[in-house]
Amino acid sequence: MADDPLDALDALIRSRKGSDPASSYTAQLFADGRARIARKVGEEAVETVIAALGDDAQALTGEAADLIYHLLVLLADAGLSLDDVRTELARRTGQSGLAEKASRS
Ligand SMILES: N=c1c2ncn([C@@H]3O[C@H](COP(=O)(O)OP(=O)(O)OP(=O)(O)O)[C@@H](O)[C@H]3O)c2ncn1[C@@H]1O[C@H](COP(=O)(O)O)[C@@H](O)[C@H]1O
Repeated sequence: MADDPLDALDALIRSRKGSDPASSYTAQLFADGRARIARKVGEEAVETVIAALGDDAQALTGEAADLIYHLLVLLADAGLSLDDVRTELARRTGQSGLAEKASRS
């Protein structure tokens, strides 16, 4: 699905592994390691929540984009891609969230 901008971003992020941190923010994150990337995901998640409680759709969109970008970097650092998440979401298709929750207890 190379036409999808999200897939293109995911592929670009994964291609940054091992790149020069001086020329790429993504490469910098990979060089800093999993804990730093995970912290960034947490920060961006909090910023997304704060934006959601406000009344600025553009701010929320921007924070959501930051969150998704950092989440893709975290997945890539763990050797995973957007396709892995897509597969998991597809597996869940047709099962209501309530049924899934009940199946866990
Ligand atoms: N989509 C993004 C993207 N979203 C957010 N960010 C960066 O994430 C950071 C957000 O962090 P903060 O708002 O917390 O700001 P900050 O204080 O500067 O961040 P830190 O110093 O804490 O890391 C900013 O530096 C943004 O530039 C992104 N950096 C890169 N991309 C895309 O990733 C691709 C590869 O980028 P490079 O690896 O830099 O070439 C490109 O297509 C970019 O468009």
